[in-house]
Amino acid sequence: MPPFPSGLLVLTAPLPALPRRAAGLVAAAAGLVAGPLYVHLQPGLRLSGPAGPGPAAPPAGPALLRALAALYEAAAARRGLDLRVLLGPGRRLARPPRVLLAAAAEAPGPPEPVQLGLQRLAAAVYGCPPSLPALLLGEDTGGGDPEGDPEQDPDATLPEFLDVAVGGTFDRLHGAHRLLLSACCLLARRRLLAGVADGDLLRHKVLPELIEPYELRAAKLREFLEDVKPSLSYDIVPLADPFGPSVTDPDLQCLVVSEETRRGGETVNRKRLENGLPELALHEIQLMKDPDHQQNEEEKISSSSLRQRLLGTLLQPPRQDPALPSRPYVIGLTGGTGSGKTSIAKLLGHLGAFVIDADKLGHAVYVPGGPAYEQVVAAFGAEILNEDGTINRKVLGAKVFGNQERLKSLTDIVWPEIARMAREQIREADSQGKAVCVLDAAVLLEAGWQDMVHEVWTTIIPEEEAVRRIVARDGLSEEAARCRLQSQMTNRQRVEWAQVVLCTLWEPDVTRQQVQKAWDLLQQRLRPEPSHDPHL
Ligand SMILES: CC(=O)SCCNC(=O)CCNC(=O)[C@H](O)C(C)(C)COP(=O)(O)OP(=O)(O)OC[C@H]1O[C@@H](n2cnc3c(N)ncnc32)[C@H](O)[C@@H]1OP(=O)(O)O
Repeated sequence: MPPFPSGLLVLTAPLPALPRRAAGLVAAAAGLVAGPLYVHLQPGLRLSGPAGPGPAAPPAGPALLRALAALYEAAAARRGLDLRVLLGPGRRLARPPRVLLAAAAEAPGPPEPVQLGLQRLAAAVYGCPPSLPALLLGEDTGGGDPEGDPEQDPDATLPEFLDVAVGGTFDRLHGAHRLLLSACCLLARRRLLAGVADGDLLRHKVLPELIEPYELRAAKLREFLEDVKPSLSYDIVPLADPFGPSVTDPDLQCLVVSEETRRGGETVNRKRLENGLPELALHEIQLMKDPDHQQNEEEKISSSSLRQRLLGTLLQPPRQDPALPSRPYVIGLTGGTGSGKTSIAKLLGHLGAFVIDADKLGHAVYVPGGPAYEQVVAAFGAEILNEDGTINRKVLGAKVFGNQERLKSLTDIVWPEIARMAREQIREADSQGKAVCVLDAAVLLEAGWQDMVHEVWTTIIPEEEAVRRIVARDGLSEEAARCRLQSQMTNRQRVEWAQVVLCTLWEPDVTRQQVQKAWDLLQQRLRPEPSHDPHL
């Protein structure tokens, strides 16, 4: 873990050299700062020089945009380091820096005057306490042209507008968002209107259940923007349709788009004309490539890929319940019907887990002579019986799925019995020396069995895909399949409880990789902490 929670890096070299140096600088800073890492750009400033007004902030031109793109891309390659390049003027930052950094290559000579200069600047511009530690970074400078792109016009500047608009989902604010928002800050002189997709607009996104709640996305967006350019006023509004106030706000002058959203921008302009409003200037920003993109992920940096990478990882700390025996470690695997839970349970079994199938235990409790047989027949009548006296599960299923009251009478009878059998099986896993036991139970959360397990893992799948699978697999009608789904919790409700989320929407190999990742991370969690006793 890097030693400092937050830091301020001051860079003073000419901007055209920054793209070549960004990766080395960000890598060196990321070793010291967990994030946020603020960057103050002031080309031409001599940190070791006398105090007093230094050179002005860099002009809002192509050289600055290229430098920003390189810095944010470098941060994306550092697993999403929270980088915030400050576009001034300064003020107290949301997460005050705990360390000050400068590039050793930009400050030759003895370090002390540079360190003093750093402390002076941080105190004067950002109100930092004067005694913050100040360090000089060594950097791997890489190859390339130190003067940058010769085609670049050093005097070009971006246009300026009073009020600018931008829209997006802004989930897990990544490098491409930061670049887009920085461009907005450079273009706007008075106000930025940021529309944040919400509600129905999220329904067709990849893994919508893992999208951060609107309030969190809006709060992170505001914090980033107010840090980066505190002089602007920010309107952050939820978008219930793709256009929001961009088609009705008379003060707007410019809409910032990417290649992907340019056509949406053109539609905004058509709607504005229909509404008797002037068209907006469309300012297009290049999409940023994702240095880490993998099979089944988009090439550009995208929130969807970031969400896919969360699959299999620990999303919230496991429950600590002293009443639960520590061995075996029990994973409650749940997931809606048709979500691929069974295939994941099998993969976990191959990896060494002891798997308990609660559906099978459920069937065992009402075989004739089983602990729930008499009660179930008494509750649902002889019409659920086959000729040989066994319970016809299809008939019983048709009675209970889609009817909450009847389903509850059934589960009130069978869940306590299934739970008892599951506990027996967990003890059996322990006696076999199994370290991990997977309790595969479709309605684990509905049954309140969280207290039987150390972690909840859930499989999720979009409803339409679940319906397709159930119809193909079980020969049910689409309506009956939907009835089953409606008897269960939603994906989002399951995700709220889950330590780990898995999704079987893609190729089987992708599922296998997710499960392997989840298993490997679990093994790390289960490994005993190294002892700090120096004698051991
Ligand atoms: C806490 C638990 O998860 S215990 C395991 C789940 N079992 C129960 O809740 C017991 C009540 N259910 C039953 O007895 C049976 O499911 C019946 C009789 C209603 C239907 O039996 P069958 O037609 O053989 O269907 P089966 O048991 O395979 O279940 C069909 C699907 O409905 C799901 N399901 C089972 N019980 C329930 C329930 N109480 N609520 C919602 N969905 C359920 C199953 O998980 C299965 O989904 P899958 O696609 O993940 O395999």
